[in-house]
Amino acid sequence: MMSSLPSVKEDRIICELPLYFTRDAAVHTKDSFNVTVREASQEQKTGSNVAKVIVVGDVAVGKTCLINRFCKDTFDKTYKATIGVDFEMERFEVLGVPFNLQLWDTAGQERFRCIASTYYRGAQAIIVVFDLSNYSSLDNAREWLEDAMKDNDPSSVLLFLVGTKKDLSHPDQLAQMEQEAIRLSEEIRAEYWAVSALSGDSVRDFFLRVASLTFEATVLSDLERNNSRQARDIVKISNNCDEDFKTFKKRHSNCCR
Ligand SMILES: Nc1nc2c(ncn2[C@@H]2O[C@H](COP(=O)(O)OP(=O)(O)OP(=O)(O)O)[C@@H](O)[C@H]2O)c(=O)[nH]1
Repeated sequence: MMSSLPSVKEDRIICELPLYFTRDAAVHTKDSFNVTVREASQEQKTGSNVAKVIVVGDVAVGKTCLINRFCKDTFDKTYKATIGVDFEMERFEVLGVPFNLQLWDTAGQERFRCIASTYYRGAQAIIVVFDLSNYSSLDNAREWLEDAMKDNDPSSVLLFLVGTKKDLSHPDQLAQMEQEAIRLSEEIRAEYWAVSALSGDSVRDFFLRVASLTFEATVLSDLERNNSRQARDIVKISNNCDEDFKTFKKRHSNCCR
């Protein structure tokens, strides 16, 4: 598989997650596949392939901590309310193509909601965050989504429902919350993830999944529309990845969920 990858300037590898793999696959492919998403090299950081991702949810559910865990690998126990919006840019190289994720961290506090909502427009992905140890934050998730969707095209925006603070929940409570969350995610057609910014559990896999899917929905479909050779190469490589994954999954059928 490696030989068919486009030549890419070596850089610090941050992910071994092949494109288009499911969430379960991402969990199980870490040691088995070659790199498809890398941190972009310095000269590629000016690339114009950008996806806007907005992060919404109740006050103090952990939106800022989630983003900071991924972008800075830090965690702050002290709560500092986001005022309006914050912004982080994360740069990738996906199968040789530079790609940037703009992560918009919006305020959960009611008094800032109006300011934050002015930044919702033009999102390629919406991440609705709730706290796995707080039922009302899941109850409110639908309202956050409806709000965030108002200025966006429902047919093209990618949706993610993310439960944070997995480390805090008692196993029984967690199981019950997850059942509810999965039901909601199916209803709103969002992909569901459970993470912990404190321990880092699943945070990186989640954002790399967001990067893969938004890359596919934005850059790759543009390349395909222009019938570019690069798009054909990328599709070919992902198909190979898919085959390799099927073989891998067969071999590891006992450990895959
Ligand atoms: N135990 C635990 N605490 C967390 C986790 N994520 C966030 N927290 C804590 O939850 C509190 C709120 O986190 P923030 O990330 O600031 O919440 P927010 O959603 O950005 O809040 P607003 O800016 O007000 O909307 C902080 O005290 C964090 O330390 C987690 O995964 N586990």
